Amino acid sequence: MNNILPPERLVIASRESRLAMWQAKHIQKLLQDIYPKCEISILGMTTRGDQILDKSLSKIGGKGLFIKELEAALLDGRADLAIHSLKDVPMEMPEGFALSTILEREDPRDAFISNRYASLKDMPEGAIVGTSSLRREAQIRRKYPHLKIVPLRGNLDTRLGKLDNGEFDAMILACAGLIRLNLESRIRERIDPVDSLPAASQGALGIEILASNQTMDAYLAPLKDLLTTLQVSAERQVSRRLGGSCEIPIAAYAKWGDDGVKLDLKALVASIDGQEIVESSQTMSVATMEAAIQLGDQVADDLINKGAMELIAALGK
Ligand SMILES: NCc1[nH]cc(CCC(=O)O)c1CC(=O)O
Repeated sequence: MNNILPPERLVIASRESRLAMWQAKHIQKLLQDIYPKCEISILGMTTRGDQILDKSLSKIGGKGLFIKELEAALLDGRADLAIHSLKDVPMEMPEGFALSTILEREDPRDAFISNRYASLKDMPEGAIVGTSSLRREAQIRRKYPHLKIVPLRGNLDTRLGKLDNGEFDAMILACAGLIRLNLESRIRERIDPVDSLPAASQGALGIEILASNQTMDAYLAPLKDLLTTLQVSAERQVSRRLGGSCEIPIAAYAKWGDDGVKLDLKALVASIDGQEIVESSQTMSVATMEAAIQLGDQVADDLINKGAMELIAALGK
């Protein structure tokens, strides 16, 4: 690092769920390896999104809910960096904050979890699938209209508890969270993105800092993963252009070709019953952030040309 002394003390702000804490400790370890003399601590915080468990996320105001308290800690200096599941971070950062660092991505796919069935296609008429994601709901209903979708909230342990006590026959969760918490053995099937296209930036972690804190950005530089950053930037651009939030069933997933040069971006917007769907897919050589954004824009333009905005308007959200 040019001309900057290594940090002496760093405070990481994190939500207090088991997954959030795992993520914070993961980043604490990575930073500790780079700055062995630094004193690194974690400030655990409860957010409004963690407190309100009886309503679906899309009804209580979406993504910002999980990050505002952490941003307050950055602002008043109680913390230097905040760790987020990138999927929960709004496309537009609030004034004064920056998404400094995107780390290497875990498995981006959705996971099928069940004690009774091996996959969605084995489930009989009326079987109950838990998910609180409109994106997952729309894609399941499109292919498996005979299944019953029931909303599901709470942290991972709460959710799995509801499966084990028989309230649900199956549920769809992100592979990434399960793998990180050593619950990989619960995954019955990693759902092919063709059947359930993932959410923009699912499986990636992001580090937020004050936009003015360039020293912190430099400290975090060794954690930045370029291939993931380009991938999720293309995905998030689609969401940004379509005004994406968890109130609309929208998916965007970019996959590198074997050459690591061409990026294939697929995205869709659907009605909640899965009956109407607008899809787009494009491949482009991507080596810079500008190219990643351009790919996202091209896919967004195509979706818009095919009627995505009308579909979103018809959701009445
Ligand atoms: N919507 C909640 C959420 N936010 C991040 C994850 C974990 C996966 C990730 O890091 O993308 C989850 C759980 C899930 O979708 O099952």
